Amino acid sequence: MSRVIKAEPLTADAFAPFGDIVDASGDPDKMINGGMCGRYHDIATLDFGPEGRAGISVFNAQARSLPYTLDLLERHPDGSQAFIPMSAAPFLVIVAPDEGDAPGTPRAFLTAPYQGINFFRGTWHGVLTPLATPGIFAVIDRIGNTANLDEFVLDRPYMVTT
Ligand SMILES: NC(=O)N[C@@H](O)C(=O)O
Ligand code: NI
Repeated sequence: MSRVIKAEPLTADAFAPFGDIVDASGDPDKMINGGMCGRYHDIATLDFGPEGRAGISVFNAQARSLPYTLDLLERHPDGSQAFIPMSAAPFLVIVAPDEGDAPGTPRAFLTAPYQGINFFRGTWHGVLTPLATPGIFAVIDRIGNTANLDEFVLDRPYMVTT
C-alpha cells in the first residue's frame, strides 16, 4: 500500500525551511526603467561554496502526470539549486527535512503560475517535476569539481496527489 502525500499550495512560510520562492508577488522593491519595471531585488539565497561558481543551465524535462510516484529524493551538499519555469504552467515541488542524513517525511507543493523556487544547499528534494509540456526551466546551480549529488531511494514509494 503506497503512502499518499497531498500537495499543498506553495507559500513562503511553508517553504521557508527548504528554500526561497522566486516570483513577482507583492510590491516590487524598486521601480526602475523610468517606472516601467518593478524590480524584486535579491530574493533568493544563492550559495555555491568556496570552490564552486554560479551556472545557468536549461532543463527540458518530461511532463509527469498525477498521481505522481515519488521513489527518489536527492540533495546537493555543495550548493543551492533554483528552478525558474519558462512557461506559466504550475509544477510540483517536493522537499523533505533532513533526519540523520536521510530524508524525513516529504512534503509536496504545487506552484502558482510563473512561480519559481530555489532549494537551499543540502535540501532534500524530488527531481524537477513539470506537470505540463514543455517542461522548460532555467536552472541556476553550482558549477564545480564535485558530484554535488546525494541520492536516497525510498524503500516504499509515495503517491503524490493534489
Ligand atoms: N541532477 C540534476 O541536475 N537535476 C536534479 O538536481 C534535479 O533536482 O532535478
Ligand atoms: Ni536537484
